[in-house]
Amino acid sequence: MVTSRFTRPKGSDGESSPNLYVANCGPAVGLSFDKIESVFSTFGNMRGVYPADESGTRVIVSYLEESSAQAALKALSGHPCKDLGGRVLHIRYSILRPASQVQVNDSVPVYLVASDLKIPGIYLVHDFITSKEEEKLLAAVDNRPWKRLAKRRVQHYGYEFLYETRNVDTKQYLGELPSFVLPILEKISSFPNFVAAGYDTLDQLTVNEYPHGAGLSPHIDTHSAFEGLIFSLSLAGPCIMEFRRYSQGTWLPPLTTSNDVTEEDNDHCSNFTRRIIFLPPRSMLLLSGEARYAWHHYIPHHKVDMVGDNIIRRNSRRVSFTFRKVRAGPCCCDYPQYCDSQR
Ligand SMILES: O=C(O)CCC(=O)C(=O)O
Ligand SMILES: [Fe+2]
Repeated sequence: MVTSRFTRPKGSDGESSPNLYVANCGPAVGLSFDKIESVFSTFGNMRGVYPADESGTRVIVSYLEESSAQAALKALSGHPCKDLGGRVLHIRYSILRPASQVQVNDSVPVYLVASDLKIPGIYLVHDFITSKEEEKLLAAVDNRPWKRLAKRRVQHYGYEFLYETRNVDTKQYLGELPSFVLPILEKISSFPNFVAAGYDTLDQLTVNEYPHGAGLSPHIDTHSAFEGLIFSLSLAGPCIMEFRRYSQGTWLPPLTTSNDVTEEDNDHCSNFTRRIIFLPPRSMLLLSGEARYAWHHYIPHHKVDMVGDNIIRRNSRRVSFTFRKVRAGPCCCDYPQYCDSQR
């Protein structure tokens, strides 16, 4: 992912510079870098336009001359810009960070195929369902009540999932999974790597609805809560999912976050291996074995994702159906450092 060497100035004015930090502008609000460059280049010769961060709504406009930046700031900041869709741009001078402060984290490729991740136990099936089936599933959950969390909405079936303890309330059986997911369960039972041995039916479903750009904190689904296979169906919009293997065992954000990610909370522990996959709508992800027990999964809080050279804009929402089986006894997995049953 992109980490710019230019930052937002801390003070109210910022010192004059040939580089501008422009907010409310970028591919996530429908303005391509070419379009932005065509407008800003009327004020002088440009070095280029770059993403300021991963939001897709903030860019750095870099000129050869300071005077060009001054002219552009004066003309374009704070009022609607008719050549840029009437948007009101918020522009300040930008400063160049010393190279030593630039995070070198933009070299992780985003894979389309699970086997490229080289994480044992991850499988991704594209087009697991048809667009018609997707529409039906979305209509079905939109007819049911949502529970609002800080940054997304959820529905639970089978058993309630408690975000405070990251576990299920096994005493509160909510009944069988709803009939609208039966065709999905049917297909899952013929999943290429569905190992039936000792594994009955999936009995817990969490439906997550992420609004545009929302993500999910890095986490491992609690070992003691769920068995070893986790199926997650993506609907309505794409996202990327990052997998992290922390060298010091588990790392968890504070328990009150409902797994709602904040930009600050995800880099406290920098000692981890990262792999990233693109999840298109209608794809089914299976986490099993090492992938399920030892790797954190994480959906970054982005409005756009860079997939190779392509800028993929997140949709107005993404809805996922996560199917799991509630565990009856303690977990005896081979990864005790990540296992709440074995700590
Ligand atoms: O939205 C997703 O695909 C993943 C959801 C998830 O990880 C969870 O509910 O534990
Ligand atoms: Fe999860």
